[in-house]
Amino acid sequence: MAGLPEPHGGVLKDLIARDLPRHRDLLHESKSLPSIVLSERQLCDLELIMSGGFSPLEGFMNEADYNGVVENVRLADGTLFSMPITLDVTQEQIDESNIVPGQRIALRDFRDDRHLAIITVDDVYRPDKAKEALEVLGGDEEHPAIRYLYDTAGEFNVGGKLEAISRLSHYDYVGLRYTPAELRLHFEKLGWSKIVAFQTRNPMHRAHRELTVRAARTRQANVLIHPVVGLTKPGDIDHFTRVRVYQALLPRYPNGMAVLGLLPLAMRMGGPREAIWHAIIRKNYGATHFIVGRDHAGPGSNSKGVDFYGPYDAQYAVEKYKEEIGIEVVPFQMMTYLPDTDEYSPIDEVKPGTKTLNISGTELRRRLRLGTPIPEWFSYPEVVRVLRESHPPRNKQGFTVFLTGFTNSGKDAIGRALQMTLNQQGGRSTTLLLGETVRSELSSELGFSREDRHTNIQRIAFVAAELTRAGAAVICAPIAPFGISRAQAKATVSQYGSFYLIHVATPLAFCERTDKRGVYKRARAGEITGFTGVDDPYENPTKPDLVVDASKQTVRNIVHQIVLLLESDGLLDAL
Ligand SMILES: Nc1ncnc2c1ncn2[C@@H]1O[C@H](COP(=O)(O)OS(=O)(=O)O)[C@@H](OP(=O)(O)O)[C@H]1O
Repeated sequence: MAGLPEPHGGVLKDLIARDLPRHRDLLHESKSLPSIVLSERQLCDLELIMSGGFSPLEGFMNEADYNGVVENVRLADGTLFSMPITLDVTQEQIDESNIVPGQRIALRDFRDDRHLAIITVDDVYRPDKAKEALEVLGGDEEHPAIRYLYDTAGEFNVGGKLEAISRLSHYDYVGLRYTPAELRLHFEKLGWSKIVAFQTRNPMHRAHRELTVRAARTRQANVLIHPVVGLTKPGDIDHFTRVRVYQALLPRYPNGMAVLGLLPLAMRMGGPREAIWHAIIRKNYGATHFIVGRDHAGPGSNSKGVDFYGPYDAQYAVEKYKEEIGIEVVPFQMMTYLPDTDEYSPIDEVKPGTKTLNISGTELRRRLRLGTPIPEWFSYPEVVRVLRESHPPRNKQGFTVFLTGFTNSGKDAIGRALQMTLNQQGGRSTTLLLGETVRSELSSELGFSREDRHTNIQRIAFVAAELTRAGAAVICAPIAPFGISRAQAKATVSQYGSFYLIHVATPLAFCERTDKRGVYKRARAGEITGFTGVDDPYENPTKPDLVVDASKQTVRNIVHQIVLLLESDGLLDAL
């Protein structure tokens, strides 16, 4: 393939293509082998080993390669490689699957149980995690990949070469998931010989478009937008939204200048080591140039506000190994907007005194949350539209109002009236989960022991969370007598939207006196046992968002108080 760089180590290790002729035999054999079920991160690594993205690797690293990479940034044969690619296992897995040298083991996908590859075990070794943490990731115990190493990864690594049985199954953006061989072919077809690859785990805006075009212009090259869709930093915008953003941005490049391909990489956020790794991967995909920005693949700062890496550590690292990386690294400073000339410029090229504008990630999230304008100098309207769809403003977000209190405290009447009020306002569908309804529809087999009540509340929380996520207004009105159950419900729902705990603190005597259904009377008579307030406890909430009392306030008045609470958080702003 004239023009495109040689893969790292000289040969593209496309194991899928190599082993395709033996597919049936390998699949057949795998069925009689012990197996290891791979985690999400291991699957990402497997996919890139099998496709050749990690060439020259043909498997998970054995001890010699692992030690070489950790200590010297090199495989045992001397080839530059910066990230340990290891298959970690526990002692139980070793015992269960008889993981010993020479043994062949099937590697399975946890999502669908398919056999994807067979590993022939080279060795099983105990990695020096402290050394790996220090040498590869910088040693800060708060680093997410170091936490993974200590908290999630098994105590042992299994080294060995792979034979590929099947590609991983994907159901999203399948057409954009090029393997290195496919992308190389695509470049060849397009007649491209110089390609600047751009790595990203964030949405792209005008600054990124300017940066990539600038890099391409200075090198007379085309652009590969190569975002990571495997595992990125927790809290990142989900890849579904991001890919829609990239797709929206693509037509903003001069005709035919850029291609979008997705990379199923599990990032380690390893800064300098990761930058070298990223460049090697992009070389395998056929890129000739690779952009390394400020704080490339860095996880930001730790809880004390100390940065895990210096802003240009990654650029220094790729510079140090540039001969061996064999792909030209294009270092980039932050881009900033110059309003007077309506253009973007690397910050180090801005003349002193020139006016500049920036919108930080935090500020962008704030504007999305509030639905306030995002200027066109910052992003394109079509990109903003995609982001707004995934980050609706407060008045389109779902929420849960959780009423807790004694039977006949008025919580059901308040819930019903609140539902009417919200329905009148419109804009969201509203769900009312009364204690009684849930007991008959979801929890009919449960009784009223502490455990059963807890389970009941967690079921309510699960439903409320799912509905909140979908943008609904959810009103729950169980007794929910225990603090721990309410706290867990709050945690479950809060992942997706606001949760309001309203204590309907109507005194028990009032609830009992006005009880027309006669349940308290039956409880007092011993016909119902373990009845809340009679012979079962109710723990008053310690930090409710609102306390109301139906013996002193009307339902209308209480609903109004709740509406004001929701309004103060912007949830009821006119649509
Ligand atoms: N032993 C006992 N203790 C408490 N409540 C009892 C009991 N047996 C039946 N009931 C009736 O069941 C209704 C629903 O209770 P909850 O599911 O809200 O209770 S809990 O939150 O799970 O503790 C609840 O009605 P509402 O409060 O009107 O919803 C009770 O009247």
